[in-house]
Amino acid sequence: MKHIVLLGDGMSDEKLPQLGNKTPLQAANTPNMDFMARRGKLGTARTVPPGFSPGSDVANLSVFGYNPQTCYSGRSPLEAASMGVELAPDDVAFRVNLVNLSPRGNRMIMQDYSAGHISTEEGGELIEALKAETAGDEFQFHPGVGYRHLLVWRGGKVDLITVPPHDITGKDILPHLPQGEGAKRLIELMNTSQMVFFNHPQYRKRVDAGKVPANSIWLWGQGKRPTMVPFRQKFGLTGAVISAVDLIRGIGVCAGLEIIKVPGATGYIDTNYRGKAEAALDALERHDFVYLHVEAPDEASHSGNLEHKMKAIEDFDAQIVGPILEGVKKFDSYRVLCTPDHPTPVARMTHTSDPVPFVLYSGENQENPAVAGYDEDSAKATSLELKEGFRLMEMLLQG
Ligand SMILES: O=C(O)[C@@H](CO)OP(=O)(O)O
Repeated sequence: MKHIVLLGDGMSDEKLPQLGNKTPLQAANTPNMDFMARRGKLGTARTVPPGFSPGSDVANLSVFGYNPQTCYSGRSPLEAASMGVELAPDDVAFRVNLVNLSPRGNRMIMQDYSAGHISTEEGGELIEALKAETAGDEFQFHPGVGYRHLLVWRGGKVDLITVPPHDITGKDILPHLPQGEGAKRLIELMNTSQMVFFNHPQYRKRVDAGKVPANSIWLWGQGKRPTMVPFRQKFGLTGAVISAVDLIRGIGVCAGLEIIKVPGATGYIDTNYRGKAEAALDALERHDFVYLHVEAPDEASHSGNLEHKMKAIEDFDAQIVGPILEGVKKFDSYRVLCTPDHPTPVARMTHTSDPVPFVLYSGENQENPAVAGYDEDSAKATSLELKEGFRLMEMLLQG
């Protein structure tokens, strides 16, 4: 039996007047996910337990079959695991976003949480410049993917209140700066980054090219190293993870799964969808479980770009779901689970904790014509509701 999760990050949404009061999933052309919905098991799952903020870290841990209430220790330690950065027991990892802040009157606004979706190469340049300016044992910066990077605070403070920058787009940053013991040190680092970045040649180059420059770092997602039972010990299967982003790869590393890096996988709307699907089918030749994650719908939603979100959903359906449904037919038996991790309503430009629509398809032929397709309403209309989202994995593995 082969099992595969097809995860469209942030894919579910809310009804929009500009879509005739339909959700993007309802309005998008998704023949493959609709095919699954009319034949397979359709339902909803609460991937974000009560009391947790709806981050992709918590939500994807649930879909991987891990209860966040027992294993979650912060987002950035998971990303550090993907980057091969060892954390000592008292080290604290922070996510470092390269962002664009803009002055408005006497306030400073979070203009762009991704600094114009800065490239990995350009992002790395700035992190290297910041490392040179802050060299020392206490704070260590590590380059990551795109705007997503890492700070390790050796022996640092973890009980701080920090805010994801994609939650405050267009807002005054002052009320959302880090708070708590150690916050002053973090704000000093952010101020240092502003000086380093403004004087870096890349700043002028990006401005002259009409691109959004990175003019600050933003620190959040802190935590200490996690302890996770290996997937094989927990579920008895080996497996592989395919994703462009360190968060998902890091969950895979902590779960003892093979990490497959696909050339051209960008974590954005221009990713190499086909390459990821082909890599997943290849991985299923040597593993019984594959987790294929696509970031694009979430990024489009955070940017408030409905056109990009619709395209990301349709590309996910045509270039991931379709080829996978075709490719798994070569195996004697299979189960395909298609789901978001959390909703990212494009009108809100950030995540919600609402349950997500999932569909589990195992090659059934019987069609249920009453099901309109794969969407939030159709999923809610079934009696299948998983209040503990981490139970989805049991359903995938046991049918
Ligand atoms: O990587 C990130 O910073 C966030 C926002 O884009 O992604 P996700 O919402 O999937 O955690």
